[in-house]
Amino acid sequence: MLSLNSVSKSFSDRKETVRAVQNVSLEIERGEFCVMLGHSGAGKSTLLKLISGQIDLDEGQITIDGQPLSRRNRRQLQHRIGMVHQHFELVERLSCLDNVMLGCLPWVPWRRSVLRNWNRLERAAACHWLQRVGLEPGHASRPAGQISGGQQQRVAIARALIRRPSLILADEPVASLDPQTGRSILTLLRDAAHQVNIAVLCNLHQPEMAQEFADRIIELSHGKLQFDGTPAAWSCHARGVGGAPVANDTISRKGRPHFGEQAFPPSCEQAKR
Ligand SMILES: Nc1ncnc2c1ncn2[C@@H]1O[C@H](COP(=O)(O)OP(=O)(O)OP(=O)(O)O)[C@@H](O)[C@H]1O
Repeated sequence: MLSLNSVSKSFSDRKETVRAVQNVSLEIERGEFCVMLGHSGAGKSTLLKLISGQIDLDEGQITIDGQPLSRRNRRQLQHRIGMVHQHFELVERLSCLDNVMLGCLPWVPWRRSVLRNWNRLERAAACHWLQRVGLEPGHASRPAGQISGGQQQRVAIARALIRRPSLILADEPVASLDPQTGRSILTLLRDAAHQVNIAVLCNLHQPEMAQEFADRIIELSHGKLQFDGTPAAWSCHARGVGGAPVANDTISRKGRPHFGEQAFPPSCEQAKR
């Protein structure tokens, strides 16, 4: 689903060149909850920005759903990606439902989106995803700025899910939350991977949470891929047991429950047709 082939990115100013991402290759499949660890400055956010097309790579290739990411198709491929941020990035004065609908902007005519004139199917889809991320129906009409941080992150995840993305990129989604709320958010993201069959790539600073929730851990160090494997193998790697880092030691997804796509209401894109 997502494929990175020898991806590199440097930042230069007059004084120095920072090699933020160096020769990174990996593949992530739908249904996989993949956590990226690494020290501060390891290149995690840069890698997410490269995948989401926010910045251009220097070398290598990124492929999403079999299509190489380029300047020409960047906008189209971005529509297949849902973003989840550390600080939620909601419009606080708008209702939770309107915030979820912002995930559909590429498919809603400009005039209707300015007036927030959503049709019945769009409202139904937004309410469905709000409910799916664990929010009560009463939250739909509440301004996003008036709910808790954990609830805001749930709205942000609903906004990502309503796009029916192939991939969710989450940049430190629990960094602003207490550990218990953080765990509930990681549970949601893992469920999105497993139950809605989305590839999720999530930056974290908490190795213990990565071990608890991830199907697979990727570790970057100084821009390079340092480790790629199961949480159990990462634990040995982190303790210096078991020798060399494991590469491509992904676990089988066979036997994991997958709910059929038809179990969910149509996306806004489908609703428009
Ligand atoms: N726009 C930029 N211009 C110059 N240097 C940058 C830019 N963005 C990132 N860098 C540098 O690239 C390196 C990787 O940064 P990045 O933000 O990807 O790290 P990170 O692993 O996400 O760190 P953190 O966990 O602290 O967010 C750092 O040395 C950073 O200073």
